[in-house]
Amino acid sequence: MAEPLIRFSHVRKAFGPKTIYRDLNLDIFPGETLTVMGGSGVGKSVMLKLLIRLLDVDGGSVSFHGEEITRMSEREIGGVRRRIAMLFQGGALFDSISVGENVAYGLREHFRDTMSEQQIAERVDWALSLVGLPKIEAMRPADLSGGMKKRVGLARAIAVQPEVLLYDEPTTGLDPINTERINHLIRGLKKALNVTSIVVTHDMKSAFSISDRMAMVVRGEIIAVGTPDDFSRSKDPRVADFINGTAPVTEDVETLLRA
Ligand SMILES: Nc1ncnc2c1ncn2[C@@H]1O[C@H](COP(=O)(O)OP(=O)(O)OP(=O)(O)O)[C@@H](O)[C@H]1O
Repeated sequence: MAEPLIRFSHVRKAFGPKTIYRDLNLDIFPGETLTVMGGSGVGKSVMLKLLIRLLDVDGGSVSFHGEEITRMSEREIGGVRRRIAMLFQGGALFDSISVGENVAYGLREHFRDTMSEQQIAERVDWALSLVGLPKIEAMRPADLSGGMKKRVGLARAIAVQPEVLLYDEPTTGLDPINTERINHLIRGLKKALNVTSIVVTHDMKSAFSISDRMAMVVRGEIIAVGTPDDFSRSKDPRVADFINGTAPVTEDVETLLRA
């Protein structure tokens, strides 16, 4: 098997008395789409944030291309954030600037000295076309539907041509048609850009339609990693309950309080 592109190894993370990860171990390989699943509040978004150092680990190691992220300087982590782009929940667009400026945002942040205005405009056009929204640069985020906002957020993430895309709940709040549109885009971008993706989602249908592999987080650890087929055949009741959407009868009070 190829070397992992990203490796979480024995990661620990707590907020005050609340332990989120006691021993997180996960490898992500180049070019794959890996979906992270788990109940509300288990720490799926925290995992993405640890990777780009929006949060710091308490212990353990996080590496990208074999380089230790937890010990990088601010300048080095800036370089990683250019190569690992995050699509935040809801698209997280700035309402006060145009769609075009929103998509150009990361380009201005990371390539200010190397890209001309013309190149930036061309890249914005390229990214908006890839998400199926060409020529809407002049529109305002307030004029877009929820599905369009997510796609513009995705255009902003891909504009920097990252190696890795992190999707935080990309289909939450969307109707079935827009959900399928986003799933289709995630699959298409993987093919078109050969990008590695980590997707956090509650949406099982989405997870099964986009994933090469899936990982499930329960109480501070990954309890299962495998292909969608492995997951659908899993005998682990925690996995089966989750993917079938049935209330876990084994769930204890601690888990309920954490939700
Ligand atoms: N910066 C922070 N400070 C304190 N607590 C935090 C912080 N970020 C996250 N948490 C807590 O960590 C836990 C995990 O949060 P996270 O957002 O990763 O959950 P999640 O698994 O993505 O859940 P959901 O599916 O509901 O979005 C939550 O209880 C949250 O309140």
